[in-house]
Amino acid sequence: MSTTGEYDCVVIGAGVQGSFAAYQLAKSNQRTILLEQFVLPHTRGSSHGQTRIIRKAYEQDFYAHMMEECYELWAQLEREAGVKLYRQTGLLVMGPENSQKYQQFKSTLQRNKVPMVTLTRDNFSQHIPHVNLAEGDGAVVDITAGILYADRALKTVQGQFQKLGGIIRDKEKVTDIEPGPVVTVSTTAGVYRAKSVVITAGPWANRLLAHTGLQLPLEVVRINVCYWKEKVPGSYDVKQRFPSFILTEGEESKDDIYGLPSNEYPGLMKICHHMGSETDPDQRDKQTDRSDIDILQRYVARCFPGLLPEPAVVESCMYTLTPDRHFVLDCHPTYGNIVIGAGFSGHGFKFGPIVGKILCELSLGEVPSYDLSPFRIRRFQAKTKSAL
Ligand SMILES: Cc1cc2nc3c(=O)[nH]c(=O)nc-3n(C[C@H](O)[C@H](O)[C@H](O)COP(=O)(O)OP(=O)(O)OC[C@H]3O[C@@H](n4cnc5c(N)ncnc54)[C@H](O)[C@@H]3O)c2cc1C
Ligand SMILES: O=C(O)[C@@H]1CCCC=N1
Repeated sequence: MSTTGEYDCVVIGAGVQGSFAAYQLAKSNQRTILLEQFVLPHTRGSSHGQTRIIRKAYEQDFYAHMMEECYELWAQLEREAGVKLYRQTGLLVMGPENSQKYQQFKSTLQRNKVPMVTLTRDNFSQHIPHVNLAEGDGAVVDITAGILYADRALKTVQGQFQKLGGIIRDKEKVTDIEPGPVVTVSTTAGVYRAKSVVITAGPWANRLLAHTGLQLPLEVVRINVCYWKEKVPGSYDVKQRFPSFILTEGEESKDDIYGLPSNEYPGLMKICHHMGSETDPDQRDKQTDRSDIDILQRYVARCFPGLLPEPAVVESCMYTLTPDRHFVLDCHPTYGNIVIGAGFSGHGFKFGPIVGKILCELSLGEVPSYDLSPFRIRRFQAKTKSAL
């Protein structure tokens, strides 16, 4: 059966960003439909899994600044829906004391007056047992950081959107977008017309953007999500107040390694490498490169003596990377009523509520609440190709 409809806005992609954009649009009294290619919930994009880190510890002030409001929006959603989405764990940031990156994390926390504790080599193991701090590394804790219950958050925001009258159509893949003052969106099940369209298609962003004559410099990589077994159950448990962590640079890799305390799978701690191997999003499971796992095994053996250095569980997820690792939050350069949220580069979940708000503002033609210059498409210049 074919469906047609007229809406104020069509949002394409029901990951964390599209779901929050749709929710914000419905809150602004916009007749909104959210289209998703797979049956919800699914594990084939970037927003699945039980947990994500939330933090203000960043190298850049603009992220720390956005997170101020974002924490409030998460708490607002928790109150509205009566569910718990955030748990404070603190975030331990470790890295070479003299490196620019580690110092930037530290100074962003200080400048933004984020409650923090600096650990010395002498008191480190008293506060953080069962972790070896590498020679020359510094350690600082962002006290306000924690974990978000990701799957639950997605279900909650989609539920709140529906309560506001929003419509979700899953198992409905968008096959064409015809730009114009009224945009026509065709799917495997019907045709929709709307004053504006928000594209939040995660790893499939460029597939959708091709219909609008635009290609962004995005790279999709598969991440092996590794869980490591505690030798003594409870050693790294969230209930023992073990923190989440980021290592900004280590002996094993120039890219971050990060971890979350044992929580979703009892006795298993999640530790991942913040980089993976390129993949086609429709062929994710054909990408079998394990070099990230090799890096992690060496790291776990060196720094987490209480974990078995062989992952007990490996799941899959994808990052959509921009060259500078900053998001794309902008209107289409030719069609102002097509709004794009893309390239969340493996750190976008925590920003969901604020990304949703910004995409809603762009879609309504309002002045965005934040300076979007780090996120504008024009920063790519020569790298942005016309697909026409
Ligand atoms: C292993 C891992 C760990 C991470 N850790 C953190 C963390 O600790 N903290 C943090 O803040 N962030 C983290 N991230 C990043 C964060 O999860 C992502 O930035 C975020 O989920 C991206 O959401 P999205 O909505 O852009 O993409 P997605 O979740 O992929 O959503 C896009 C949706 O669009 C749909 N779609 C695509 N094409 C079509 C079409 N043609 N028609 C209809 N629907 C379509 C897809 O099916 C998909 O559901 C992590 C990511 C991974 C993979
Ligand atoms: O966004 C996050 O907090 C995590 C941890 C650091 C690397 C990427 N994702």
